[in-house]
Parts: sequence; structure tokens; C-alpha cells
Amino acid sequence: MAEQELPGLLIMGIGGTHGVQESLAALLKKHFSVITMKELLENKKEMGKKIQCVFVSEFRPTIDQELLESLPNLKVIGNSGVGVDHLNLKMISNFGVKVTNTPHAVADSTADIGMALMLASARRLVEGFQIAVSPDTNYFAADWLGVEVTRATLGIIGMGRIGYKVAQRARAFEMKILYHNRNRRSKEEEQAIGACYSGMEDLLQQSDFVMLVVNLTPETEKLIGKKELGLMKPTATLINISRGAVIDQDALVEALQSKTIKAAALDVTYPEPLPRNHPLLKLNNVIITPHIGTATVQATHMMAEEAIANMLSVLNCQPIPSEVFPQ
Ligand SMILES: O=CC(=O)O
Repeated sequence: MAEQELPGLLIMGIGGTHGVQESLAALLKKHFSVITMKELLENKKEMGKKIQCVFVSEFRPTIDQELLESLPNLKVIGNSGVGVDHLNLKMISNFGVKVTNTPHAVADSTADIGMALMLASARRLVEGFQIAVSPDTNYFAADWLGVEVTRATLGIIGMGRIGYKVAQRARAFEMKILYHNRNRRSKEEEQAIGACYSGMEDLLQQSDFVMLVVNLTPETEKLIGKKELGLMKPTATLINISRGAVIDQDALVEALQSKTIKAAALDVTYPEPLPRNHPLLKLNNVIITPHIGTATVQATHMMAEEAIANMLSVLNCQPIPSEVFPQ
């Protein structure tokens, strides 16, 4: 098929300076005539008419009414990533535009980050690194003992694809796994991952590690606040690989300062990045990574492939593998 016959796709969030990102653009170009934001802005009328798909490659681009009004033939927004809390689904759907996401591609890499944060916090890896590279070579591991993840209790809040993958990994550490979710998993699935369904309160009270793996929705915003933190053990660690706003961050700072809980390990915060003077950055019982749950070569490519399959099925009027609907 000649290039000009390919459907027009607006690419949002790819800078083109990074090797991986450039290879993603090449992948998209096999199926679409790729139009950059710069090209759209230079010739809004002409370019706007060509665009049938928008590919969102990073978490926070603005897709507002004005942009949608400039794309009269837009059919689908293919989000690369599972979380779509940055998109106004209702407004987009009022334009007759579908939204898709990539729940399969993200699951392994995000579960890995959950495990990495849990292990790093439990075994004090960041402190260990700082000690290892400090000028003072006279140190003793006995002064900063960690705790073992093996056979500890893990409470997973949110048992979708990522939560399930976390449980599979935790099983290899012989962890006791509790989970809480809107819908209970089948008996077979619970057995396969060795996880027990639990009420929220019990889970918070019993877990040594609590991992948040829920989508951010109006129901899950500030799901973990002062009351919930107060239910956790003073020896427990809170790990967040979902979205920052699932935790009441002020309450978390207070709980960490007062040692209501032992530690937090966060891949997500609110906002991202945190202002450099934020109190969370000043605590030594917190480790933070900059939202890197899906930041692997493999996940980035799989997300693009999943998004492409989604967008092509919308254009070809075929069943859409991962459509997201307004709540
Ligand atoms: O944060 C990552 C995602 O939404 O997939």
C-alpha cells in the first residue's frame, strides 16, 4: 500500500531523540501515515482532516476539546499503557471517538517493579548503595539490618492482570498472599497463585507489605488515607505501583514521620515529579522511582504493538481487543 493511502495517525509524546522511541515511530509507520504534533500545528486544517488515530505514548499529554475539534475524522485514541486517568473519557466519547489501552503489554514489567520496590525497601538497597559509595569505608551491615520478604505476608489491593502477576512472583518467595478486589477471583485462580481473598481491614492489619495495584478512578482516589494507614502494622511497608492519587499523600507523610508505618516504596506520586522541596523526598524511610513500571525495551514495544492492533481493529470495524469505556 502506498504511504499516502495509510490512515493518518497523530503521535503524541514521542520526542524522537531516544533510540527506543525512534524504533516505535518506525513500527507505527508500517501501518499509519504518522503526523507529528508540530506538523499538525503548522497546518491544522489540512492535517487535522487526515488524522483518524491518535497514539499516546506517554502518560500526560493534553487531549482537550480544542484538539478533538481540530480532528473531524478521528476514530480512536490508542493509549500506550493501561491507566487512562489522564484522559477525559466522557468528553472523548461525546466526539464519537473510542479509547483503547494495553493491559497485556504492561503486566510483567509493572509486576517486576512492584517486586523490585518491595525487595529494595525490605533489604535497604538504596541505603546500602549510599554506604557502599560513601567515603567512609568503616561500616557494618549489622547497623542497618533489613527484613526478609520470604514467608512474609503480602496484601495486594487490586487483583487485575498486574496484581495477579505480582502474586505469581510473590509465591516464589513463599509469601502468604492476601488480596482485595472489587470482584473475587475464581477458586482455581486463587489456588494457582496461592492467594486468599480478604476484606480491606483484615488485609491492612495483617500484611507486612501492602501493594497498591488498582486503577485510579473516583472510587479509588485516596483509597489509602489516615484511617487505613492507622490500621497497618508499625512494621509494615506500603508499596504503590498504581497511581499517586490512590494515596492521601499528606496522610502518608504524617504516617511515615510518626512511624505509624515503617516505610513506603513508591513508583508513582502526586504530582509527578514531586516538587523538590516535597516532604516525601526528605524522609529516609521512603524510596521513590520516577514512574518506571513500564519503562523497559520489551514493554514499550509490546505496548506499541497492542495499541496498533487496537487502533487497526477500530478502523477495520473488527472486535476491539482492549476498549476502555467511560464509567
Ligand atoms: O503507568 C503505566 C500504565 O498506565 O500502563
